[in-house]
Amino acid sequence: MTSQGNKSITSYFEATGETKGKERKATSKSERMISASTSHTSRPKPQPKGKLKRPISSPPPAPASKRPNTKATASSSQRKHYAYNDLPSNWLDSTVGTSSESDEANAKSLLLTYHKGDMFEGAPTHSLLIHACNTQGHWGAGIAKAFKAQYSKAYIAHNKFCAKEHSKANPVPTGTSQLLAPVDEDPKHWIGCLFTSAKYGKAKEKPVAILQNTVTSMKMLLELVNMADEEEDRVTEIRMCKINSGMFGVPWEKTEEALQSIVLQEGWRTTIEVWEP
Ligand SMILES: Nc1ncnc2c1ncn2[C@@H]1O[C@H](COP(=O)(O)OP(=O)(O)OC[C@H]2O[C@H](OP(=O)(O)O)[C@H](O)[C@@H]2O)[C@@H](O)[C@H]1O
Repeated sequence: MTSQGNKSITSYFEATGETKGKERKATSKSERMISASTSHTSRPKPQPKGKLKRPISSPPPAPASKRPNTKATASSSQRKHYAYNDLPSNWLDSTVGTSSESDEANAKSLLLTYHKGDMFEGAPTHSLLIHACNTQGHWGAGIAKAFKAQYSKAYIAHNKFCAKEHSKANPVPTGTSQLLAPVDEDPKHWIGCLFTSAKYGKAKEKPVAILQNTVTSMKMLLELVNMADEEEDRVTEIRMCKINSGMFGVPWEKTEEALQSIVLQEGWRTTIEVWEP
């Protein structure tokens, strides 16, 4: 698969109309293809001068009162998970940095490396596995269903966050993310939930909204991973499926462009492995 990251990055916001996402059967372990892992990388071509997005300075550290309790605890019910409410409410605004020629020249974007195979198979301990979520706490189909089957305690924590600590009147905001710490016995993996659409199925959001939410939720997830770096079982490598490209019906190339428009901040991880069956 070749990257189309060379186009001007604004193109991904031109909605291409609703594309019909095929209903996908959940991948069960036996169904999953396991094939040799091949990888190539995609990085957007350097943009002409003056066209780069305004670089963003590293966000101010969360105020002391907001710093999460980073002590890893054994039991899942006490284990600290991370989400938008661990960050100052104006977090995104505070990430607008000063623009200067040198900064722009140094602006770094995510390196996406591609691999064939099942993203769960062989994922090292404390890897972060990322998927796109609705904000209802519903992992009912697609890769979400596989996550629910494999990480039942993480699903309980996710559902509690979305459906009990939030409500229809006070939903989890789209464009945010949740970082679930490893709470299931084996394998010990972190789970990254990108809230790219409030609803799912026919009520899912339009591609342009899903893509905007993808940018801000990934930025937030990278910051939450940075915050969790003090944990004893800190994130090792980061894996992701081709988010939004199935049930959410957004062509992967659009999501790829959106992800590569993110200007990385100091302390953020820079590489994400994209796994495709
Ligand atoms: N083992 C595996 N390893 C690697 N890649 C794998 C894989 N298994 C499948 N894929 C691929 O991973 C991509 C995403 O495909 P998906 O349709 O699942 O997710 P999406 O991001 O489009 O949509 C999210 C909504 O769908 C869900 O379902 P519900 O809403 O619960 O009904 C959620 O809850 C959300 O709401 C597709 O390319 C699949 O080929």
